[in-house]
Amino acid sequence: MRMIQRSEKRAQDLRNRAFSAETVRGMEHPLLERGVPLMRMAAQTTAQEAIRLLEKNGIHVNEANVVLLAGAGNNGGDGLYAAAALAGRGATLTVIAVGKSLHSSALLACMQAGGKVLVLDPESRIPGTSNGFGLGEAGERLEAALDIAIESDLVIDAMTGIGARGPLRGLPATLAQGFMKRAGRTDQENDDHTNGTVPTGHSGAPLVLAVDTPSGVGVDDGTLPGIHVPADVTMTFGALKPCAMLPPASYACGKVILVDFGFDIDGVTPACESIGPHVSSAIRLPRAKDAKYSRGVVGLITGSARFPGAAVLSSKAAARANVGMIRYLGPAAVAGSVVSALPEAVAAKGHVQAWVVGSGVPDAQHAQAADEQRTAIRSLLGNYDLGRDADRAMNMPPICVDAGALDLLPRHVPGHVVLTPHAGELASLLRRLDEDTTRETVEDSPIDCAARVHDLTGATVLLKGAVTAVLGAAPRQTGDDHTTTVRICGSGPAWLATAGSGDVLAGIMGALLAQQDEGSLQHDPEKVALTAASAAYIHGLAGQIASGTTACGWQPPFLMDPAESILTLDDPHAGHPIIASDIVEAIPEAFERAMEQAR
Ligand SMILES: NC(=O)C1=CN([C@@H]2O[C@H](COP(=O)(O)OP(=O)(O)OC[C@H]3O[C@@H](n4cnc5c(N)ncnc54)[C@H](OP(=O)(O)O)[C@@H]3O)[C@@H](O)[C@H]2O)[C@H](O)CC1
Ligand SMILES: [K+]
Repeated sequence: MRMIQRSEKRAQDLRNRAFSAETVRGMEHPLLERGVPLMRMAAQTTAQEAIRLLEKNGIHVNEANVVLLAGAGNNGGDGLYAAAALAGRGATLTVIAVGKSLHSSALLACMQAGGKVLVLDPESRIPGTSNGFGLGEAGERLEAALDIAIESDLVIDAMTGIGARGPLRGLPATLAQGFMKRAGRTDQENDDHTNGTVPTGHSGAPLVLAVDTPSGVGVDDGTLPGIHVPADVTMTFGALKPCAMLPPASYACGKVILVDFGFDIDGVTPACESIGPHVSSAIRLPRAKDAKYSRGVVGLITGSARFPGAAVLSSKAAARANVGMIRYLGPAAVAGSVVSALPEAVAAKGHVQAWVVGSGVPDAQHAQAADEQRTAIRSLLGNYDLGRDADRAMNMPPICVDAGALDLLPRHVPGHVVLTPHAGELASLLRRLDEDTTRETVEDSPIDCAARVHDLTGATVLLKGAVTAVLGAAPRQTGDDHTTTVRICGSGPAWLATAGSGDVLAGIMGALLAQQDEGSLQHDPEKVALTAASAAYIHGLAGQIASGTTACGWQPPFLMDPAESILTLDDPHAGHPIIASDIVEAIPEAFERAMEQAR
């Protein structure tokens, strides 16, 4: 099999961009026309990974019980050829056919290698298998299939790939439901172990290897529209699909291995992209003639008598994040805490290049009638109201609107207003915009909900989560649907979920916004989105450094060539607990690493 010639840039693009199923088909097409054996390449690499995964769990392939869940499409074909290769290496193989047919030559390969086939659909027509059984027997077959699957060492999920339409239905859905129940696997389990830290061999249940995509996920939108089969490892082919990048589907993919088929991805618009490779472009290196003002000044209206710590954390984080100065504006007692924790802070009004408002400030529900901080923020945010004075709004410095300030946002604002809600806050925002939304809706469809807030308000929306999504202005994709390229950042480890962590992010955000050339963000909302996502990335990286782990919400996939032999994939260190102040301490090193990654 041929080796792929791959530049650094290509590797980076492949690992950090995901393409819609339709775009992937478009990229497959010329290779298939040239007779490149894509299915064999997919199968061979899948078999290799299956062997590695089994061995990592102490099972040699020739003593392994392998079950293939095979659909009627080409995804099933990939799985059948891979399973045939495993049977050829001595594995005991059962193919469970969930559709009315199976890829015929791949099935033949499986049978010749000694695989048994268990057909579930009474209406199926599959050569070499018994057809024409009744509904009663179909029920028995389903039970038998579940027994075999649950007792196996490895389940290869090849029911559906990029040909999946809507929630899993019919026999694939019933089988997935039964399997998940018997395996005692919950969505929560995969949520708990995002793709940097997937456990294998959990609680005696079989390992699950997904072919191209886990069956049941929303391939293009990253949702989980119904029952699905979470995987320990997903082998994906040619290019990443959005489900391998966007939450919550990305959590169901486990560790992702991308097989480079040699697609021509140059100039092809991705559906979503990870910010990782672009972070250094948001960092302004100090210049010889710089003074503190030219490096950027951040103004903060954060913290409150109730949460003075938020003022300290956001100020310290901003001060550590490569700016010349920070100005803290808030109640005298809180300003006193800030200056004693950070003598570098200036507690006086003056010119700023970016604002941070709202962290640690009570929202409307929790505030006293005349809250000093809310009054100041309301008056500042009024300047960003496009409905009041568009020129003025366009000329205001960029601003990060966090936590308690979110409910003070004017209805229409420019893109250099960056919102940093978590799921609950985004749901409240949507309700304020007259959309009937709950926190659960946001967790189920984070990208859609964040896009909705962006569309309704014009603000750049950074929705915080294990995988943070940024929805802002971006080059519109071709086609009629006008979807926006979604930027994601998954650099944060789970340890980052700790009190004050959001205040630190807001501080970094203010600093990154402030260090861009003055006036450059107001007319370049795409740059705002890149800058906002970069702040989340640096925050996550600081969390990794502080907690001593590289396990995080989203890792770029491992790249594998079709001609390559088995990879060694090391699991990351688990790391250790941290407090928000530890994240602040690690910010400078995070900047250094982000710049090194760009070299
Ligand atoms: N093109 C190539 O040569 C390569 C493709 N590769 C692999 O192929 C799949 C895509 O294959 P495709 O046949 O287009 O589609 P799938 O196999 O993914 O899915 C079609 C089958 O799935 C059933 N289906 C669809 N939606 C559902 C659903 N919601 N619930 C249950 N079943 C569903 C569908 O059944 P119908 O009744 O709708 O006909 C089909 O049976 C790709 O993902 C790769 O794995 C390789 O990359 C090699 C090159
Ligand atoms: K699959």
